[in-house]
Order: sequence, then structure tokens, then C-alpha cells
Amino acid sequence: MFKIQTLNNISRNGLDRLPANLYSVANEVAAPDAVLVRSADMHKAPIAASVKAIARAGAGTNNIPVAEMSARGVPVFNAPGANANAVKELVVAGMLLAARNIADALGFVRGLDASGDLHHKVEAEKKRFVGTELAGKTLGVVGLGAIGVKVANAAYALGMRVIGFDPHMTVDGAWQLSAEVAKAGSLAELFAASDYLTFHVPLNDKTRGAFGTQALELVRPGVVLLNFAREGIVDAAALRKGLADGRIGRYVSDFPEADLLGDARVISLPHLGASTGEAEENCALMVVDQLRDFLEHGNVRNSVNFPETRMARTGSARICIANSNRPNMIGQLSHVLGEAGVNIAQMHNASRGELAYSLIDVDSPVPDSLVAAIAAIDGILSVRVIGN
Ligand SMILES: NC(=O)c1ccc[n+]([C@@H]2O[C@H](COP(=O)([O-])OP(=O)(O)OC[C@H]3O[C@@H](n4cnc5c(N)ncnc54)[C@H](O)[C@@H]3O)[C@@H](O)[C@H]2O)c1
Ligand SMILES: O=C(O)CC[C@@H](O)C(=O)O
Repeated sequence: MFKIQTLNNISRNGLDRLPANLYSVANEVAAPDAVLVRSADMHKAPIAASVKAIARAGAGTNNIPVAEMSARGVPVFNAPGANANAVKELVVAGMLLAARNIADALGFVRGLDASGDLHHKVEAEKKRFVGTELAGKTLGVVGLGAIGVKVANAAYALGMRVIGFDPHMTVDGAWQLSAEVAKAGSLAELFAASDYLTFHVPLNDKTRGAFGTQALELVRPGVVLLNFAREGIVDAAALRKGLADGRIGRYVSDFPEADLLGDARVISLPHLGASTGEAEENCALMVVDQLRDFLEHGNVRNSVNFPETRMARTGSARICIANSNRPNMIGQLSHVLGEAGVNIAQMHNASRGELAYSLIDVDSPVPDSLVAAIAAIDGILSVRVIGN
């Protein structure tokens, strides 16, 4: 029986794919085998030694100590692209909210006194909410991954000029991107050309503060800045300076900040990008399937720290081993197996950066002494036996 701990609400349809005879699922679990999480901050509490995998029902994994998990030989999975459409639609809504003063106009109508001549009040005041159109404006998209590509294509379909920047764009992403989206040679070029600027990059040491004081000097006065990626992507000081001197006309964000809550130029949403029934279900189905494949067969799909590794099962048992990616690890493994008289039926090894992962199907049961001997090899991060 595998014990799964959920740290956030996970879509029921996803959880229903965990058969009750094999899995128990709860919020509070002693010694869980795996954790299912959305946005809960896993940096804040120690992660139990029993945890063999973490599955993020979403895209960003900055709430998970991925480097620490890699050092422990624990894969972290996510659901690439599964919520991209939901975020795209909210980004389009965000551009429209900013362009047409929709939030202010709604506030005005909600505050109207229902008595008297409503029609007159509406017609007299509507000039306060005159907006602009998106068509003909330029949108700069930083990060052309699952979300950025969809946002770029949608903006083009709305009549916007679109320019994008992503030095690591995948071939799949390029296939999906409209040929009408122009490639910016640099971030500086993109900043200078954009009326609307949107970020769709992961938060990491390279992207933290990607919109900072330098960017502020380059952008068009009154630029509409959209941040549906992560709070840290936009530098706090640069944002406040830009709002104060008018360089930033509007800031539309999925991450409310305490001191900006009352600022009429700031439109904040409560981290709603992925909050649609469809996206929550897509993410849960994807990560639950990946988690099952890992726990039951050792296979790895869509991990952010492990290499893709899949092998059909043969033999009586499977040994799953994560190790430091250095010479002679396979040699030492096969030596230890040979010493124990265990024959390798088939094996698959793959590496990613500093980590390597092997699936070894064997013809006979794996004794505890062999597991201990493997674990004792210098550089082994984790060992697990399935189907013994
Ligand atoms: N608001 C929400 O609810 C919500 C929902 C989903 C994702 N997100 C955030 O959006 C981010 C992007 O999601 P995604 O699904 O598009 O991920 P993705 O991995 O498909 O795309 C990210 C893209 O950013 C690019 N990139 C990385 N560093 C870059 C840099 N320095 N400059 C330019 N491009 C760079 C990558 O090459 C990649 O193409 C996630 O990491 C997450 O933080 C937020
Ligand atoms: O789970 C959520 O609601 C947010 C997910 C989002 O931030 C992501 O990175 O996928």
C-alpha cells in the first residue's frame, strides 16, 4: 500500500485514479511514500525520509526544494502545459481589464444608488472609463513555453503585434508559435518595443527580478506590465518606482502585494491563473498517472530533476537506483549484483546533469543484503526495489 500525502486540494478525478487497494490518500500522513502538491511552500517544513517522489499538480516548482530532493535521489514531477490554456485566458482578460478600465467601471456600477435616474448617471459618468483597444498595440512576451506561446498566438489573433524572447525555446514550442510572432534579438529590444509586457518564465536565480530598474529605463512610458508567472519575477523596488513616475501605466498581477492593494493602477488577482476546473483536472490526471508509473514501475515522465526513463517490465523484480552522474557507477552496480549471484535481465540508464537513474530488471528476488550493498556504494542517492 502506498501512502500519499496531499498538501493542497487536488482534483477528485485525479485522485480517483489511485486505486483504493493500492493507495491511501490523506492530508495528514505519517511516513508518506509520496506528496501531491500545488502551491504549498515545501521549503518551510522538513520532508519525511520516507518520501520517494513529489508530484506538483501544476507547472512551477519553485515551492519545492528541488536541489535537496535531487541530492536525496527523489524525483519531482510536474504537469507541463496542463494549465497553460487557463493562464492564457486570464492573461488575455488581464490585458482587457487594463485596456478598458473594467475593474474601475464595475466598481462604479456596483456603487450606484439604484434610486433615481440610473440611465442618466451611467451616461454622465462613463467618460471616466474610456479605454483603448488592444488591436494595433505591441505585446512583448518573455518566455515562449507552454503559456507564452498560447498568449502570443491569442494576442496576435486579437490584432496585436507580438514580439517574443526566449533563448531556450523548444522545437515543439517553435512549431506551435504563430509565424507572425516576431523574435526579439534581446530583452532590451523587446522592452523598448512593447506597449504590453508579459512574463511567462519560471522563477529561479536567473529570472528573479527579470523586470528590474534596467528594464524600467527601457520600457515605453505607460507600459502595461503583466505578471502571471511569480511575484519575484518583477523587482519590488522597480515596480514601485515605475508606478510612482508613471513609467508603468498599469500592473496586472496574479500575486497581490500588501502595500499596492489600494492602488488603482494595480489590478491584482488571487493567484487564479490555473484555477479552472479543466486545468485542475488536467494537472491532477497528468501527475497522478506519472506518480503511479514511478511508484509501481520506477518509470520517470515529466520530472524536473530526473531524466526521462521508461522500460517495459521483465524479470521478477525491478531495482530503481538514483546516483551521482560520474564514471564507473554502472561498473560497480553490476559487480555488486554479480557478487550476490543476481542476473540482470535488462537494464536502462539515463542521466541528466549531475544525476543518473537506472532501472534494472533481475531474474531473481533481491535480498536486503544486496540493497544494502548497493546503497553503500559511494555516489548512490536512492535505491528501491519493486515487485520483489
Ligand atoms: N498564475 C498561475 O497560476 C500560473 C500557472 C501556471 C504557471 N505559472 C508560472 O508560469 C511559469 C511558466 O509556465 P509554463 O507552463 O509556460 O512553463 P514552461 O516551462 O512551458 O515555459 C517556460 C519558458 O520560459 C523560458 N525561459 C526560462 N528562462 C528564461 C529567461 N531567462 N528568459 C526568457 N525565457 C526563459 C523557457 O525556455 C521556457 O520556454 C511557471 O514556471 C510558473 O511559475 C503560473
Ligand atoms: O495550483 C495552482 O492553483 C497554481 C499553479 C501555478 O502557479 C503553476 O505554477 O502551475
